[in-house]
Amino acid sequence: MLSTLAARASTCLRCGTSSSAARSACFSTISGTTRRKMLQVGKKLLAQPAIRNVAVVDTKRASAKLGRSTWKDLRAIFKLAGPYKGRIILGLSFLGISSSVFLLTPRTLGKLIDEFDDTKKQEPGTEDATLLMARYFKEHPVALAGVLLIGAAAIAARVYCMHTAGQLIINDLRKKVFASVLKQDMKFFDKNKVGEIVSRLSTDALIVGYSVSMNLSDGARALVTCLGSGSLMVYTSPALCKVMFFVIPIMVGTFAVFGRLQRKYTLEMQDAVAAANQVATERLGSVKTVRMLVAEPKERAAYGAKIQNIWDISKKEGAAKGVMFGSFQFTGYMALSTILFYGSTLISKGLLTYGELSSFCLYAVLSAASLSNMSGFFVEIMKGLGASARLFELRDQKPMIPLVGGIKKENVEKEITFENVTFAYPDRDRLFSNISFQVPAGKITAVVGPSGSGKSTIASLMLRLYEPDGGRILVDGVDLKDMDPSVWRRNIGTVGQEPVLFSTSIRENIVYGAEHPEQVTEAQIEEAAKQSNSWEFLRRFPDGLNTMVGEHGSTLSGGQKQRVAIARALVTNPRILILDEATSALDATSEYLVRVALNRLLENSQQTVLIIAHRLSTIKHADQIVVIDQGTVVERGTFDELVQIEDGVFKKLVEKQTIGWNGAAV
Ligand SMILES: Nc1ncnc2c1ncn2[C@@H]1O[C@H](COP(=O)(O)OP(=O)(O)OP(=O)(O)O)[C@@H](O)[C@H]1O
Repeated sequence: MLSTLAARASTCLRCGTSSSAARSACFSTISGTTRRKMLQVGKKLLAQPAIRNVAVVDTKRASAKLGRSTWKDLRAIFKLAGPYKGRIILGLSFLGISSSVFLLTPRTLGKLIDEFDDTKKQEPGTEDATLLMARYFKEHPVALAGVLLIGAAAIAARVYCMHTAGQLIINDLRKKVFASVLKQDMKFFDKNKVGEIVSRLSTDALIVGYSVSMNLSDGARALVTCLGSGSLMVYTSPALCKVMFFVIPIMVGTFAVFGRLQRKYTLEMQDAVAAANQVATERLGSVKTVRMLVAEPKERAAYGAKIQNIWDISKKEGAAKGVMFGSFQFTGYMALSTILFYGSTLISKGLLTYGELSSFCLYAVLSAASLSNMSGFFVEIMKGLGASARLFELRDQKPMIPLVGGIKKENVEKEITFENVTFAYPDRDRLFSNISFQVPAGKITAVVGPSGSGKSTIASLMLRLYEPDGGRILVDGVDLKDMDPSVWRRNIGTVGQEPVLFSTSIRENIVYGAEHPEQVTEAQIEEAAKQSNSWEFLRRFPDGLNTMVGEHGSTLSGGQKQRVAIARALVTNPRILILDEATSALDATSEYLVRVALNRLLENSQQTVLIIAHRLSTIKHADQIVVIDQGTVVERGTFDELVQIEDGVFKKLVEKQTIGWNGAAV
């Protein structure tokens, strides 16, 4: 019986909530490679040593030890409960009611038993409150049921208050961590695994929330019950308490050893589950590629290996739990047998009544269960600390590039200047050593260069997704670093190499980048769709603009996706356009129509355009072509000027493509 109650205190290690909780609740348009990287959200990330202020969150767990810093963390997790302290205090008040009822009941029942024994009648004048209650209950048994019902209702109210407080804390934590992750720099996403972060958001937030709500209430209940029943045991029979002196150290020792093991395996289990989630998120997110590459068996094996990991830990966890509960059972029954054996001898000597022995046994059961719950409380708090460490790191991470703040510059009047820009991606060699060029306002500038030379990176730098390591990017003489990034980006329409659509309707996708999507008129959407040459195919869809596009726009063709992405970039009539291979997925006719539309747009609105192009035929009419190679600008001029340069990089690129086209034509 003792051990059964002790076992109740076990924790749901899989979902990681507190003991009883576990039982009861058991860019839009970013271009080039950057776009690819972002698209792989749920794909790329991790913790390698930070270089150049790269924010890396160490998502590996280490078991928390109660050191000085842990007390600080402990305060930090209890601070989360601050906004809901009213609810928590109410829950704890209900705990006071239920504990009083259930602590006094065994003693009252003991007295009730003795009331039926005429030889054990208490001397008049020596009655205590419990005896008076026992006598009342003897006459009115329904009243006993009523008192027990009040206790049960108080438990229900406590559980409701603490459960909902826990959920509110979890919601807060998830929202804060998500908001913090969302504003991190691109470098952060280059380094951390999104799938794992999502797992932290779901699992770790749950653990932390419950550790300061349900677990707090369970711990308080255990403490009150342990102290109360311990005192009442001493009060009921000091002689029988001697037995407990042998039992308590054995039980506490068992908890200490196996509780620690349990914590270790729980943390290992959460890591293993996060790793499995990461694989599932990444692979299912790219299921088309998996299918095309016939990689299902490989993926099954990769996921299987992660599940095997979980299984290996689970076996150790199960063994530790088994031995712990076995020990409780043994110790509990030994203690109970000894109490009954020794108690009977005391009864035979007239030193104890049957009622007192019964009360004592009930208090022994209560104190054993509460001891077990208290150990569970510490296990949960340690788990909460372990989980909170990662979440707090994510929550408190400060991005190097803020989302807002700075000079609100909305347009480029004269030019955007790259001035001696140097740049390297984290853990990579320097990509740009000294890039300098101008993008004149209202003109078309094309950036060309061999694959991997950094064309898309120019766009990323212009959008301030990354910051130069050296040199400056100036907009009409104002350093991009001093400008408000959101205001700046909102004025740039970007169409990336791989258009990214969200799994919603075409209409929602088109207005996605607008500051106030609800204010975009039907006429504006239609106009953008026409300009991007999407209108023709959109009209033929039965649901038109309301057609749902599936995950990442999977129900549209590549060219259709590209055109919807162009419509999205045009709908807000941005002052700057970045087109990264924007017409690469269009057939010759569509490409021509888009170009005509874009040219018309340029003539009308004097937009500043940066085209990153591979197909050199598409940039014949650019006002300026910037050729980059080996980390620097090697040539600049118009198409006709550049093809004149003997042995020039541009000329060679054009020649190569001409041969390519000829080859393709053969
Ligand atoms: N997020 C990133 N982290 C690390 N390296 C990156 C990242 N993005 C791009 N790179 C690397 O930087 C280099 C330049 O990439 P970028 O996409 O700018 O080239 P590109 O000229 O646009 O190439 P392509 O014409 O093939 O699209 C490449 O070597 C690429 O591997």
